[in-house]
Amino acid sequence: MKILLIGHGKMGKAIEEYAIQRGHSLVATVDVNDTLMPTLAEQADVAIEFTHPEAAFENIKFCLEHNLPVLSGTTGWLDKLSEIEKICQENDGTFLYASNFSIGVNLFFKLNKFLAKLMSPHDLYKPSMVEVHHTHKKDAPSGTAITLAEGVIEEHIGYSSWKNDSNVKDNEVPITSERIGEIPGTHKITYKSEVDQISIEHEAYSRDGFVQGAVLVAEWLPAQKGVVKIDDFLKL
Ligand SMILES: NC(=O)c1ccc[n+]([C@@H]2O[C@H](COP(=O)([O-])OP(=O)(O)OC[C@H]3O[C@@H](n4cnc5c(N)ncnc54)[C@H](O)[C@@H]3O)[C@@H](O)[C@H]2O)c1
Ligand SMILES: O=C(O)C1=N[C@H](C(=O)O)CCC1
Repeated sequence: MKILLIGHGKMGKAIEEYAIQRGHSLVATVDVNDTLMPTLAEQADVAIEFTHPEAAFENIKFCLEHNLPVLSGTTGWLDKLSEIEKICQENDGTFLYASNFSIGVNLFFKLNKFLAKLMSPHDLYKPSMVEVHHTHKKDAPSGTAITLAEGVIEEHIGYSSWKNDSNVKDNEVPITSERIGEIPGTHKITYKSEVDQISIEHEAYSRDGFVQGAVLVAEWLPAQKGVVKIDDFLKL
């Protein structure tokens, strides 16, 4: 498979290495000082985009307007997601966004929803979330934390929004973001009462899970149509 790799930072470089290991080739790597040229899109089967919150929208739009299936793992640009989904439909394209490409985290998303549903009738237990990442991370809260909070809001009658603060209103899920050293990504959700607490936690040991997931999804994506989800790929 021929990949157009957009973003050649920590994720881009690791994806390049893993994609080559799996027998794929790169049409080009495009970073901040490069230009996305239509000829690059013409030569590729799929684009993988891991860049910056300010850059994702234009990069994805370019791919969709040039008939190239694209997956993006860039976080921090969700306010423009619905616009991209519209552009995807208008161009009869293929697009997938996932806040986290690790299989473990996507299973954890399901566990989170199950727990939220279970806790919904028990308002003595108040949920809160802590996410910990490396100090280079540009966005807070993490995209994964937002997906987890959305999962709680979907399943728990007591919650309708989230806030990146520990000081919240009754109907808000509090998210605390910590930035420490080189931590790849840890997410913990706790339901606390006066007498006890229940926690679930996912800890990534490295970026390998994100990288492997992104390449496997990229292999599957060209045969799909429209706005697709990682759940479709994982059959979750
Ligand atoms: N979904 C996931 O599984 C997952 C996993 C890890 C990281 N991420 C997200 O992916 C993004 C990138 O993470 P990273 O750790 O590789 O960051 P990074 O800062 O190491 O790399 C980002 C790269 O994008 C480049 N870039 C910036 N603007 C660009 C543009 N307009 N066009 C092309 N390239 C551009 C930067 O120069 C840099 O090389 C972040 O948003 C992060 O939160 C998602
Ligand atoms: O390293 C990052 O940056 C990560 N970003 C994603 C997020 O915001 O959830 C996934 C975990 C790693």
